[in-house]
Amino acid sequence: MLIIGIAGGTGCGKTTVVNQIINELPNKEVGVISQDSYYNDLSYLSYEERSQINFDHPRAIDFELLGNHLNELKHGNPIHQPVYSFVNHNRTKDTILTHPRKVMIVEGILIMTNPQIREMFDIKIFVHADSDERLIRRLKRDINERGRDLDEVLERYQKTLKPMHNQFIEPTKEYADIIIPNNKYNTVAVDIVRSIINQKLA
Ligand SMILES: Nc1ncnc2c1ncn2[C@@H]1O[C@H](COP(=O)(O)OP(=O)(O)O)[C@@H](O)[C@H]1O
Ligand SMILES: O=c1ccn([C@@H]2O[C@H](COP(=O)(O)O)[C@@H](O)[C@H]2O)c(=O)[nH]1
Repeated sequence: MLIIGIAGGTGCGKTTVVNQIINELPNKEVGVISQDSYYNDLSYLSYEERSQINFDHPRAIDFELLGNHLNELKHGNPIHQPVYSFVNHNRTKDTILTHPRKVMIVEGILIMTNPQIREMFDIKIFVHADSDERLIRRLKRDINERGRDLDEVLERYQKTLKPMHNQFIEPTKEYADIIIPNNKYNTVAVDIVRSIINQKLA
């Protein structure tokens, strides 16, 4: 199994790049794991308490479960990937049965901050977009898709997103084998990653 880690700040375009990569690849051969599925289970907190959580700090992620799941997949076993609700700031009761594939892509803002998880990646990719571009995309996405309003996104950006990005996420760029510039759609970089995957599948 080839495991590809794709990191980068919120709004840099990780999900979009992953979708572009897997588009046109046989879906029985390539699987995706999202770090967002592994936010800690916060069911013991009220909605108000959950909304105060710093979701951009590595301790917000259940890396133990993510590591166990990646190991299971490596050993050929299926896993039950949790499903996360951004609207409720919590895991749902649902899971997705995820089967091992020849290539597994793991994407998320913090996946390269954890040494054990980082070591599991055969290829490490960092998607870069400038912070103003990321903020604009985040604003649009969170208002349209994640039930947030302008003030909420901007307050979170100033209080946690920006400092956490600088402290934890941006430094992981140094671990990357490939950095994808993504201020604009980057079809060349996507084609290169897809051809690496195709070599593995051949
Ligand atoms: N290169 C790009 N140019 C313009 N908009 C983009 C680009 N990549 C992604 N987007 C848009 O930005 C938003 C955030 O992208 P997404 O892939 O969800 O980022 P991430 O997963 O890194 O948080 C989405 O609405 C997406 O359509
Ligand atoms: O309950 C939550 C959990 C996370 N977030 C924010 O999501 C982003 C990470 O997702 P991307 O798709 O990579 O942008 C992170 O910056 C958290 O602040 C949230 O808003 N609510």
